[in-house]
Amino acid sequence: MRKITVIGTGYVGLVTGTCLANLGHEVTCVDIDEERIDALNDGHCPFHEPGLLSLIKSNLLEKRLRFTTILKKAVHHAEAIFIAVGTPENEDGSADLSYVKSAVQNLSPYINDGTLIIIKSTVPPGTNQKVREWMQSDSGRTFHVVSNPEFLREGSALHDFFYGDRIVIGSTDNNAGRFLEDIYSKINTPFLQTDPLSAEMIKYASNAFLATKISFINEISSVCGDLGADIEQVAQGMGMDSRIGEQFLRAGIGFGGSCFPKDTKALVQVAQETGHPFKLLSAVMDVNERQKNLLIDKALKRYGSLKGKHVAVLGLAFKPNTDDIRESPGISLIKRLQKLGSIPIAYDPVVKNIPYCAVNNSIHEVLSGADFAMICTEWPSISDLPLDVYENTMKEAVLFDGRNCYAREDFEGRTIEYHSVGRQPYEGLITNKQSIKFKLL
Ligand SMILES: NC(=O)c1ccc[n+]([C@@H]2O[C@H](COP(=O)([O-])OP(=O)(O)OC[C@H]3O[C@@H](n4cnc5c(N)ncnc54)[C@H](O)[C@@H]3O)[C@@H](O)[C@H]2O)c1
Ligand SMILES: O=c1ccn([C@@H]2O[C@H](COP(=O)(O)OP(=O)(O)O[C@H]3O[C@H](CO)[C@@H](O)[C@H](O)[C@H]3O)[C@@H](O)[C@H]2O)c(=O)[nH]1
Repeated sequence: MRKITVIGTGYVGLVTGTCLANLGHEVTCVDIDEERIDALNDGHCPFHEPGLLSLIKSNLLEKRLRFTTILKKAVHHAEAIFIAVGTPENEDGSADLSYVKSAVQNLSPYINDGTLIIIKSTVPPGTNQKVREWMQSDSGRTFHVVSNPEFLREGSALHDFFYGDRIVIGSTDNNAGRFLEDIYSKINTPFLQTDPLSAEMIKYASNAFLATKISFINEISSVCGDLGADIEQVAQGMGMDSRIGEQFLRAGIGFGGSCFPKDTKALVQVAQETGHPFKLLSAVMDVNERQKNLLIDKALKRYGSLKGKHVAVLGLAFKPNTDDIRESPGISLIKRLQKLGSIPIAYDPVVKNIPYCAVNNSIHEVLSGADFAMICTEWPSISDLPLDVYENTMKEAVLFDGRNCYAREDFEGRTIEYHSVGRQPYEGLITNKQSIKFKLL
């Protein structure tokens, strides 16, 4: 059992702190946001993450987990301090390290001799060295700085913590690395011990590669759509090759969230600074921007103008199982619809309030007044919605599906008009003609 402090109670800090407490450590989580700490102490989780709230509550009860805003108290006995504050993007796309800098400078007067400082936040290569300099200037005590990037995904964060693919430990000091291994020793995940620069780079390279895989399949989907091939079949066939793998081959309206958009931009900046323009990654970002406009471009082609159209926007979170709307493709779609003079109304099973447009709890009500619907997030309550609901609720059932929730065969005999990603549109049965037949647009 170790005495651990976690600085920052965002996704990464709260999940890390709670899971470490669950492994038996004594954990104190610190945040500068008083409201957040009060809410956590009252047993509320600040965001939607399956399983997290009950784990917080059980560890609070066992007194293995504490929340505070008082840094001195939290750091005083700590053997290891995890830094999990945000690293948002600067205007030029580079990572803003001001939260990391301020966090480590604030804690350095209070640390014990020999404390392990662990950088969990996603930071550019070279930050480990900077952290040592920022702390050195203020503190006469000895300490070790280890880079330990986080790979959890929102929506499956607990599973990813306990059953991750690897734990990367970047350290110049073998004992410090071993101390961190000991903290994680109850987790059966392989360790990769490396130097800090490589550890920092592994995080950016991993996110950039996954983002590249998504933009690649989205590019293939555009060609498929024009040719008449089916992207779902193509992705399945590609994924069966174990060298390619089936994950991250879901074509759609692009990647969002607080990581891929920010981290790809930051890596482009890092590469630029080393004198190596990362053309491939710049293209990945361009493709993603284009992809976010895909559904509206299809609707414009279909209707000519979207002015005055009532649009049901289904899904606001950047992906299912989270209430995070940071860089959500659904939000950028709403903003563009409004610029075009449309009237969007949204449904999401967990996001209930956004400043951009009305949100309704009932998917049926959202559909009933709409000229057409657009799927942005594949929550089960959206992706499993029977097609009858569209046919029976809407004046004219027209669906633009940005996450390919339905299979082609689902449409046999239906009157719904269906546009998806990388597949031919389906116009539905032509019911007003004497001979009933299918027609592909
Ligand atoms: N969100 C994810 O799924 C995820 C996954 C892996 C890595 N990361 C990386 O982890 C880092 C944190 O991400 P997040 O989504 O948890 O961030 P977040 O923005 O949700 O939360 C950061 C928290 O840190 C607090 N904070 C800021 N400065 C502080 C200080 N000086 N002392 C104490 N608390 C302070 C803020 O109040 C906030 O609550 C980022 O670098 C991110 O790129 C995020
Ligand atoms: O085949 C796919 C897979 C994902 N996405 C989109 O990509 C985005 C990101 O999805 P995901 O990776 O599941 O979510 P995040 O929680 O952002 O997790 C990523 O970003 C984290 C922060 O760095 C990392 O820790 C994780 O390993 C990395 O997967 C979402 O908008 C998804 O809709 C697709 O469009 N197609």
